[in-house]
Amino acid sequence: MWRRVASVSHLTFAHNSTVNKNACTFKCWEAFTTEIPRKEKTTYQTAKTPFITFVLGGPGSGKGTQCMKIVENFGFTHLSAGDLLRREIASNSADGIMILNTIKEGKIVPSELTIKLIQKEMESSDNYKFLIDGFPRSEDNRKAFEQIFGAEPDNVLFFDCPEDEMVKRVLNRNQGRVDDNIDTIKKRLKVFTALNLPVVNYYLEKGKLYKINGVGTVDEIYKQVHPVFSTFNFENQFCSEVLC
Ligand SMILES: Nc1ncnc2c1ncn2[C@@H]1O[C@H](COP(=O)(O)OP(=O)(O)OP(=O)(O)O)[C@@H](O)[C@H]1O
Ligand SMILES: O=c1ccn([C@@H]2O[C@H](COP(=O)(O)O)[C@@H](O)[C@H]2O)c(=O)[nH]1
Ligand SMILES: [Mg+2]
Repeated sequence: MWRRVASVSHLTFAHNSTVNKNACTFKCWEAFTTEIPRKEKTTYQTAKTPFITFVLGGPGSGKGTQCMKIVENFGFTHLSAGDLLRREIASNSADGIMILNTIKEGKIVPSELTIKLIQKEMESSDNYKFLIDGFPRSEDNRKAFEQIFGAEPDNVLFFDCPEDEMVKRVLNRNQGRVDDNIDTIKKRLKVFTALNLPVVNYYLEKGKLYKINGVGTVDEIYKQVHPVFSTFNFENQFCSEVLC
């Protein structure tokens, strides 16, 4: 049982943020066909503010696996920062080689680049609930996200898993990832401890962190995850702004 029941924050992007107007593409259309004085029929567009969950944890801690279950149960859109970067490599984009070398070294891609990819996905989505998996990786990532989006995540999941278990899982993953080898894993673990754990602690201090024991079967772990979302009333995620 969780001791703290999280409340739904009315997260709104900063007004001077480049994403602000587009953020309101997270919308649902409601047609009110009942009679309204002086207007035969009025259509209101009400916007839903994005609900953002950061999903953190070391390499192989099970972030992607648990995200799939959250998607199935709560209708989130899953944005894995690592997948978005790998897609950039595969598309032979101008940044592809730099991203590939960074991933091979287990280092962190410049914040602006990763955020641009995340932002593009969010803006082109009809959904308003997002799991951002494997980001922010560092305090620099976190601060850049908050500055660009003008917003903080609604909540943060942290999958806490011992290193030996993470190494075992990554080495058994067999998805052909260039960073799933023992040399890169050691580097990723060092980067995780040095740069990602401070982000975890930041959200712990802010009271936004849900620490999940990442050891056990997928279903046992998901039993801890489910209540985090079932306490939220997503239907309350409306903007007060009426757009038209
Ligand atoms: N609870 C579990 N028990 C055993 N194996 C698991 C468990 N959860 C996930 N796995 C397996 O471990 C591997 C890593 O899981 P997953 O890809 O979800 O981790 P991740 O945190 O997203 O890792 P990365 O940060 O490297 O992307 C996968 O092969 C997955 O099937
Ligand atoms: O925000 C991010 C996310 C990922 N990276 C790089 O990608 C790899 C793989 O990420 P996974 O989350 O394990 O799929 C990671 O080791 C980093 O090199 C990043 O730079 N920034
Ligand atoms: Mg993953």
